[in-house]
Amino acid sequence: MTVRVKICGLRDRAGVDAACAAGADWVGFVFFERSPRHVTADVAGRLARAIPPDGPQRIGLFVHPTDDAIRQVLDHVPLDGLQIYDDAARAVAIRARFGLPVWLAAGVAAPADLPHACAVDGLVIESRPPAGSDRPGGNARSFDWGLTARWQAPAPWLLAGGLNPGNVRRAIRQAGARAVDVSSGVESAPGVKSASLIHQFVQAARNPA
Ligand SMILES: O=C(O)c1ccccc1N[C@@H]1O[C@H](COP(=O)(O)O)[C@@H](O)[C@H]1O
Repeated sequence: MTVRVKICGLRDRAGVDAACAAGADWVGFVFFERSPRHVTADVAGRLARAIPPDGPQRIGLFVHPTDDAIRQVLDHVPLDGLQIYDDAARAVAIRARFGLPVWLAAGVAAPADLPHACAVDGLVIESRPPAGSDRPGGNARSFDWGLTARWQAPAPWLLAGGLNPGNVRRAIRQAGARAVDVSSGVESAPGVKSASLIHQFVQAARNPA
């Protein structure tokens, strides 16, 4: 089984090139101003257009977005999918409105938090933000990976939250994940991606020991 990999929070050409060279399946652009990984539509548009057709798919990450906010980004950025932090009904409405695949993010801490129905295209299963955090993800925080091992997932899903090159193999094994998503764990400082860590992460995820 080949594990699929998303590298999220790219902000410059070096990060995009590193994700492409490492063979990532998806790259993510964060359109949430409070994030250290926030990019403007202008910058993301240039980066997204630099990705070759056989390169990773381009995912836009939005937190409680208005339709106008998504439209303004899509006017500048060629995206292949949307990662949404909002409730399920809003994610379904966004999917209908924009005609793009939508992944809904779900923060989990206990078995009851795992979704058992899904009306969008995928789920990003990640940790709950720590108390006081001003963002719902990208907090370098993991959850008990055993939670998903017994879960009957209602849709394709990615494991996220606190992953890094040193723990991703164990996380995949314990969680039973077939796709992983990372941001903080491949950075040398918040918002600064490391080409070396991106390479190590993809290698580790693709070669479970
Ligand atoms: O990366 C961010 O800053 C961010 C902001 C708001 C919502 C989600 C965000 N990132 C996503 O969170 C998970 C886990 O990230 P990490 O690896 O723990 O840093 C991942 O899906 C990121 O795309």
